[in-house]
Amino acid sequence: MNNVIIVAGGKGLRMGNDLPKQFMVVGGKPVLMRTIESFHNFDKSIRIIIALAKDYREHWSSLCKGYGFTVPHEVVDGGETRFHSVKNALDLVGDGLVAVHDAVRPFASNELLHMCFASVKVHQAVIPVIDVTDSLREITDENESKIVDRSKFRLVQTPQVFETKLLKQAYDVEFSDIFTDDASVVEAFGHKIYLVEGEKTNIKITTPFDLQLAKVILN
Ligand SMILES: Nc1ccn([C@@H]2O[C@H](COP(=O)(O)OP(=O)(O)OP(=O)(O)O)[C@@H](O)[C@H]2O)c(=O)n1
Ligand SMILES: C[C@](O)(CO)[C@H](O)COP(=O)(O)O
Repeated sequence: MNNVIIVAGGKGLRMGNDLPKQFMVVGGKPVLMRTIESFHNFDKSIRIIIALAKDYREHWSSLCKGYGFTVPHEVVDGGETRFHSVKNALDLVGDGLVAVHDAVRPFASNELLHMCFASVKVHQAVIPVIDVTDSLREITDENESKIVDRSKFRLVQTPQVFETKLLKQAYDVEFSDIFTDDASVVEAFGHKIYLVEGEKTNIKITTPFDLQLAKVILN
């Protein structure tokens, strides 16, 4: 069975808006609804689990009523960090495959989801990445930096897709600051991460500029 954990428990501090960005409306619909729909359109039987901060459960229910949103999903409490939100949701995930996806990445295409879920059957742990197209420098000291070989780096996206058993084992660990995504947790557990080609349009809506970009992507 396919499962997806959509992490929507953040506060959106970098967006600087009172309402967290996952509830903001882009092209006539809240971002989180777009994200849920992308997985439902990919697989009508996928189990969708949303990690939401307790304070926003009621807000989400009223949004669903207001927009007549009926895609089936379950809600768990968000945690202190993204790692903790995933950990809470994992309790509900059944056997098979599980994707973890940022609520604020509403534009992952059907093709990308197909590729990630197909590759994971072979590689157990799959993430989408894109090339770095600017020059890249490493900050070495205050006012000091040096050029690095950009061909050795990739920008990491979600969905990050795993065999459920592997992800659950990997997440049975204390939180560490190096855990910025699910691949970092699985890698620390000792499993290799397989990379597939991501999409430039699969942006993470993080700042007000990204909201403008989202509107351009929709047009
Ligand atoms: N405690 C947290 C923190 C983040 N997230 C989710 O993880 C995803 C990626 O995080 P990010 O873009 O950093 O979102 P925020 O934490 O909300 O943003 P900021 O860091 O600007 O506050 C988002 O969908 C966010 O809702 C989560 O589920 N639980
Ligand atoms: C998971 C992620 O989107 C992969 O690029 C990213 O690590 C999330 O980082 P954030 O600081 O929590 O937005």
